[in-house]
Amino acid sequence: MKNIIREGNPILRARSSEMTFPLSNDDKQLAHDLMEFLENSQDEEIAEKYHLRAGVGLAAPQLAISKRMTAVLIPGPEGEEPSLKQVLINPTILSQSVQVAALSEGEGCLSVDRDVPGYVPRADRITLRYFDIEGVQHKIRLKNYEAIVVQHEIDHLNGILFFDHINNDKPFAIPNDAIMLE
Ligand SMILES: O=CN(O)CCNC(=O)c1cccc(Cl)c1Cl
Ligand code: NI
Repeated sequence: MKNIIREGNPILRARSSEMTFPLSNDDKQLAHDLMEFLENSQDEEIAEKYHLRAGVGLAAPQLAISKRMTAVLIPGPEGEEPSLKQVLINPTILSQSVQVAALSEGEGCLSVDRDVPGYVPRADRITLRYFDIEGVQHKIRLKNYEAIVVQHEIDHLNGILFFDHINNDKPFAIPNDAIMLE
């Protein structure tokens, strides 16, 4: 299984580099590796066999590759298609809601080997621009859990980790009109 770097490695705190098209074969392999890791981590048997923590997103810097590429794989309802399965290259948040949302369970990160309790306030809705591995530009709107996961991943491309957003004095303080997602 791919080696995921942990906090303390400066790559996780760097701004990663824009990618150029056409992608090299290595970069296409990287896109595949990111998505494959997520699929494996969500497969009970494989995750068990390789002791993988499940992930719904993975960013290239977590594999020590400082490039602006991330994969997201958000399962849909049992036995249905994923609600979001995409490799995002040079993703940019074009606009975002004032409305704040946070996961009631907080967030976790494969590059952070510890629980960091607290709410991670993020935009509830985003308009995202990204390029796919063929270099085709897409603009999509995401909300709630999908928007939260994509923001967690884009943070990785900018050297930000989820706990940077947690209020250290009052980790469970959150705007009273924030949407709390189960
Ligand atoms: O950057 C990706 N990871 O670190 C993979 C492991 N974490 C998750 O899957 C995860 C867990 C909870 C909330 C969010 Cl938003 C995410 Cl993303
Ligand atoms: Ni992470």
